[in-house]
Amino acid sequence: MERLSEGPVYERCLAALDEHIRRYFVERDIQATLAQYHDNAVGLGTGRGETAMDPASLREIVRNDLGGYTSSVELDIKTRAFYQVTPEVVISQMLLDFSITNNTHRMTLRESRHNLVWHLPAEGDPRICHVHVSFPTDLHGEEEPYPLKELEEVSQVVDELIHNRTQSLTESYRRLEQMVVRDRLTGMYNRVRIDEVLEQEVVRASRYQRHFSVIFLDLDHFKQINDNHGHLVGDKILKSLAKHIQGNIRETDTAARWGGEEFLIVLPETELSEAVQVAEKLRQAFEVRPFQLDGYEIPVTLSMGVACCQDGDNIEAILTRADKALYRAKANGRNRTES
Ligand SMILES: Nc1nc2c(ncn2[C@@H]2O[C@H](COP(=O)(O)OP(=O)(O)OP(=O)(O)O)[C@@H](O)[C@H]2O)c(=O)[nH]1
Repeated sequence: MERLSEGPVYERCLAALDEHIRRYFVERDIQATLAQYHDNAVGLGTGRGETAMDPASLREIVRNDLGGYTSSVELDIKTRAFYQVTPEVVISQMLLDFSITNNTHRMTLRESRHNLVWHLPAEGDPRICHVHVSFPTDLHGEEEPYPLKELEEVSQVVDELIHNRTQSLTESYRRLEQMVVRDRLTGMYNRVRIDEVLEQEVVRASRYQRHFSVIFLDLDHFKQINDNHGHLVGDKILKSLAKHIQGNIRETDTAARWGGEEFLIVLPETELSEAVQVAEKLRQAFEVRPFQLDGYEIPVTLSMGVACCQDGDNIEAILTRADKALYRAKANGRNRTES
């Protein structure tokens, strides 16, 4: 048996083997692959103990193999050799690694041996008359020419890991967001978030000539409440006020703790008169609902300053007007709304 490394027979067999690789591993074309087989081709696959002692069985194995995994198989051919047995018979030997993939994962099987016995007719292309394939597939179950089940299981594990990781990242992001944009005591937005909302509204107002309003809202005589009942009671009142505000504004409105006992509400698409109504509703509802503490009531009232954006307003201008209105509400006796 002579090893071939050049010459017309070598070239002919090399071309035939390349064609076989293309049809079988790349295109996974059953008919085109079978067309390369000699009518009497038989074979065996040692990896799975498969034998095809008659041509029909070999063709059946090829059909199952190509039909079972229809995507291209990626090959890394390590060695390739041709041996001439007789003038009409050549054996090709290949040692290769091949990889299969599904949507999420890739698996490589190493050291698969493919030996083919080729018949070289006087005319026409070489035909395969004997196949000896050693797939490393006996590890992967009797019925599987490729380790699809194992790949599927690995993919599921990876999917689960990704899912869990995404969930924990989402949770971390949520906690981080809480820390950055929320006030710790009341859970309301803080200045960071309300500043963003104000910026958006100012841009929208100037671009689309839309109006929005703001309400500054401040607890009256809160220092006294703290002094008389303690800081913890003060905290509870702030929390209850936060709840009161959140429960009485629209979903499209944004409320935030501006600082201390002062809150800011931004009301998109709202004219001054409408914003004053909202402020009054909040103020009156709070006034008639004194804070309950251990069986007795602490009357708590609110002062409000309302302003509506005007042409050319920037954030500072509108907040200054609302703040001045709030100052007037305090100066005019508290528990009232000014605009
Ligand atoms: N309990 C509690 N008190 C706070 C908090 N933040 C600010 N305060 C208190 O709120 C009080 C605000 O006092 P002032 O600015 O004098 O206002 P005020 O007593 O409400 O008086 P007017 O606004 O003029 O009606 C201070 O005593 C602060 O210590 C807080 O998170 N918790």
